[in-house]
Amino acid sequence: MTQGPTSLLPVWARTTARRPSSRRQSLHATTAEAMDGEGAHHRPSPSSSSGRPFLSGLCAAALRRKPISARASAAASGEGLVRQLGVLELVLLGIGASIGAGIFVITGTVARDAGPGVTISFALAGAACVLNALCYAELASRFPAVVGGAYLYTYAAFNELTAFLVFTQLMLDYHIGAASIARSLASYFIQFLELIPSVKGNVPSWIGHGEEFFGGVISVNILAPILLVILTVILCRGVKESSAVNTFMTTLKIIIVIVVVFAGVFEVDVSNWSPFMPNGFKAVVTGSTVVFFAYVGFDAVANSAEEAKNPQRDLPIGILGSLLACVILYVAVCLVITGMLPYTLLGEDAPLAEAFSAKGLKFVTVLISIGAVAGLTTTLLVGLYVQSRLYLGLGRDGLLPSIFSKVHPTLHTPLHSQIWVGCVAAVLAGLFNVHALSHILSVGTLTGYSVVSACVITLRWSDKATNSRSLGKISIWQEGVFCLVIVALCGFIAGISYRFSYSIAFIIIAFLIATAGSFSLLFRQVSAFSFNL
Ligand SMILES: NC(=[NH2+])NCCC[C@H](N)C(=O)O
Repeated sequence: MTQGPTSLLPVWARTTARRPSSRRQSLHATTAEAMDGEGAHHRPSPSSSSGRPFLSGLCAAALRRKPISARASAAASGEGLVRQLGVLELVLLGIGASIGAGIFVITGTVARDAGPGVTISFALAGAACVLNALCYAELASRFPAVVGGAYLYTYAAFNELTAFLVFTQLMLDYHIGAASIARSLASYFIQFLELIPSVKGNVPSWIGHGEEFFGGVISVNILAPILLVILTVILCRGVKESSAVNTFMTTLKIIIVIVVVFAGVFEVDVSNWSPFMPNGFKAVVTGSTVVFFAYVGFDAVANSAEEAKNPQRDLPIGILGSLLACVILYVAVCLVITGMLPYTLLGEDAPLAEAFSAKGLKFVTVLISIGAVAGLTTTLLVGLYVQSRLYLGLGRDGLLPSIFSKVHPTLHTPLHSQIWVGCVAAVLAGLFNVHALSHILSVGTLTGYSVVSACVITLRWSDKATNSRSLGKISIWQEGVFCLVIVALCGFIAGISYRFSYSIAFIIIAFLIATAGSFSLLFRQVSAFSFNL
């Protein structure tokens, strides 16, 4: 694939005058049939670009949308990746990305405040994620055959600039996440090693726990990069190989969680569940914003669009199936753990393990440690996989150097992208203590999830409103965004008012305005639809 030199420039520095990549050309060839409604307004016109002032050319480049039709997507699928993942592998991919340290740690942190109500926190966060998963499922079956996930959907629904910003947010999340998880994994391995009496206390800290230099700015750790190299090699060898490792590890951790639940059921004392919400519903709702982290990961499935055997059917099943499995497992674990011990006695760092050792069930404690290691390994493995596919998507679109768009002819993996993401994570994990940064992890994911939900509305809107006229001076597209921003703001104000116990009137007003905003969105869509008929 050849690419014009301008493709190396950042998105804001390119104008419509650049030479398109071959993929762009093929996409543009299908433009007439695929470009929908408002998209036509953003399409750069080659003839007008030459005389166009620099600034408007720049804006046009940033505001163009990617035209994708089912046919264009299908045509693009033969470019190197191979379709090897069945529905079970996709569900396990989603579960592998989701069940990590969250369930083993966050449960205790939240339960200390929300009490047994942490179960409701998990159910609430799960319900919110189901709505998101439905959005991902709809888009995954709409664009079933091209890699890119949230980035691709944003590019198709909004524009290049927004898509690029979503990509940067996701990358911040994934790069820091990979380094942070690799360091936790390294610490776990050293803890396991130190179970051997002769090894205990003799492992230098630069091997696994991290040796600090320059006042803690640098923290050297050798094992984390080694683990990352091993996982990168597995990922480079092929999607079948990496999926096999993920399937094995994920099945292991699911079995462990089920064993933990069954072992704990016999230790439950129902009196520990009363009161169920000792600090009220507010603590439960606040807790649900924290436990949201434990569900993050189901979206990984959307990134295997080009490697799924039957993407249109299997991707939605993979996304929703993995999320529902997590909801069931998490709620069961919460019920059991809060029934085993009074919530005030649950540990913050390793609540599950501590609850079982308090009951004298040492073997379950060991199982939990194995489950945690398997969990961290699969979240890391799938995270690296997703990153490489995102880089591949941007490389193909010319938003990143074309080297990222290359797929190895025999291994059928995006080798350069995969090695790059492995190297970035290895350098971060080997030299810095990124745990402090890991608190911002959910930001990238939340951005991705919010934008994907907005994509669903925008795309449905432009499907049906192609011929309808806009109100006044603003375009239909702007009307939609305006309504969405109003609804989001009202949700935010209602949340803040509830959290800080402001007058109930604020919540009611915010709710009414949000309802009006949602209805006007719906009304415009329905009326546009009947108009078109
Ligand atoms: N993209 C991410 N931030 N992934 C982190 C996944 C965390 C995972 N749900 C856990 O509980 O450990």
